[in-house]
Amino acid sequence: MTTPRVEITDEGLAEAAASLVEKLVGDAAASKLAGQDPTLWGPDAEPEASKRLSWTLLHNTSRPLVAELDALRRELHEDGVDRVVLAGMGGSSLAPEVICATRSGAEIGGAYPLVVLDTTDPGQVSDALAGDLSRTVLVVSSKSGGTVETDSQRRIFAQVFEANGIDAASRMVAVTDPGTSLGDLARDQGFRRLVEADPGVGGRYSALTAFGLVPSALTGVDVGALLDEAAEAAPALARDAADNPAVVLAAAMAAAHAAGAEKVVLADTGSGLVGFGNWAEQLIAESTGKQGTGLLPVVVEGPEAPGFADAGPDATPIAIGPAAGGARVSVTGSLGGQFLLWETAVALAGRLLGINPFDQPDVESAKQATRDLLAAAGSGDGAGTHDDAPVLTDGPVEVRVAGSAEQAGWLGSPATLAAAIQALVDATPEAGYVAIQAYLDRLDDASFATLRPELAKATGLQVTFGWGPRFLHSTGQYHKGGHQNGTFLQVTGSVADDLAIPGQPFSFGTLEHAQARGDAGVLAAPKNGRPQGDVTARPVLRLHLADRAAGLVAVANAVREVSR
Ligand SMILES: O=P(O)(O)OC[C@H]1O[C@H](O)[C@H](O)[C@@H](O)[C@@H]1O
Repeated sequence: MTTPRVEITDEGLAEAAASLVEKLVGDAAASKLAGQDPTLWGPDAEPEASKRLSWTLLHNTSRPLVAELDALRRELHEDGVDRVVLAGMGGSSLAPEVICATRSGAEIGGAYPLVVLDTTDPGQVSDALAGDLSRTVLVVSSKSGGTVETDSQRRIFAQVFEANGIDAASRMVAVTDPGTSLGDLARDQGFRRLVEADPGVGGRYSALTAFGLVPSALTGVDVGALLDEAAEAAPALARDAADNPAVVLAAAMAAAHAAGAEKVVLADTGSGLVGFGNWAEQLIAESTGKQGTGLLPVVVEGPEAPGFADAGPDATPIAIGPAAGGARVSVTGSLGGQFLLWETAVALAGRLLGINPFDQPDVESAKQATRDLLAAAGSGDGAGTHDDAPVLTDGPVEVRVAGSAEQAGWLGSPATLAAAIQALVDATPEAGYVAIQAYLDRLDDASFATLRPELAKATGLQVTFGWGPRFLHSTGQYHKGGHQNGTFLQVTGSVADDLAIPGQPFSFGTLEHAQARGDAGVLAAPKNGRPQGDVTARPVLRLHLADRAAGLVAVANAVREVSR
């Protein structure tokens, strides 16, 4: 095992961080955090913080789950059930995906023994349903129990299990907080198991709770070893010392932020962990991106990717793994150790930034906008189909904007797709960022992710990439609550075979589209800390691909024409 280590390789940053290290050590912040002191973030944050700090001791308190989950895995195996599908969003799926991918030795983007369903894309849902259901268990994970994506996935799996002559309840394992509607349902319907999670831990800090451990253990991961890794790291992370790696990481991020580098660019440099940046992304963005401040995580393809080695003064390249390729900070350690390290560092950075790292005040707005659109669609088929008229259609791509004509004034009158993307790039402030948001199938349409490095290379701007609706539960908070210097390139695609959601008046395709439209509307609206009447902020360009494959080619070609 390797205990976590954080090294600031940039001299100037190390110097700037030193005084913040001293401050955290002087305040005994690390030991107070390990002792679950809710006063660390000021009186306004205290009520929330006092319900959200149990994660500091999960390496002890989650121990009883190890034997329990091993027994459940054996029981399922005896029944011939060994394919694990996980329905869950954000904090309820990001950690188990990293755990299962890492422990199976998968390449980034490679195959690992957990099907993660964190989408409403009908094609991706159909593919998960097309696996061998006779061997499948569905883990339904939701802390709140009320997340629409997760509920919809559960509904369709139940229907398809039954249609195949399989008792659905016997193939469902629920993970949720005590007292939720999902817990009631699991009890009423007699699910194979209901595992109640520790309610004293927020979603994005829940890697080592039942949310991280249940799906992982069911695929055969040794979750006891994961807890051992966190336990090994814990003492160093609780010490009020200048070499506490969490203190150093928090100080580095906050010092960089104070100097104008509010973005942290994360590249894996050979950590041995798979996809860790996607988990850290939610932790950093949702915890810090609020009140017009925060740290924007930019997860890149590797140390050679645009935005990392060539990062400007607005961004800090952080290596997950040994220092390489222009990294200013390097973070190494075991998986369990790094979970606890980053959680501790982000909580401490929250103190230095003066925000409450445990709330997500702007996430609800996109959910509400989606509900409004679905309700307006009445009996259900309208939200996806009755969209505004496109501003222009270029080959397979329909181009739209969000917001009023006045709010969309930045667009001008582009004649081509490339001109529209150029207008978005031109509307991006100096040292701002572009967020690409693709409401597509992240497996079948995986190549859309290449748009991130292409656009970053073409513009020199920091560019993030998120799959919708997954990113709404991760970076979505930052986009609305963090530094207001982003512009947004939303991509939606035609749906070949839509899927009804049993018991709901809307389909997966309609829901996916309503989520995209709803969030675009919220982004374009002059709200959330910005002065009313500020009509120019948050440009949102919406691209709808009448044909996904041809659309990708068209968008990629257009991006190559863009410059800055
Ligand atoms: O686990 P759930 O209650 O279903 O929540 C899933 C996700 O929902 C919201 O978007 C929160 O902002 C996330 O932090 C959370 O992880």
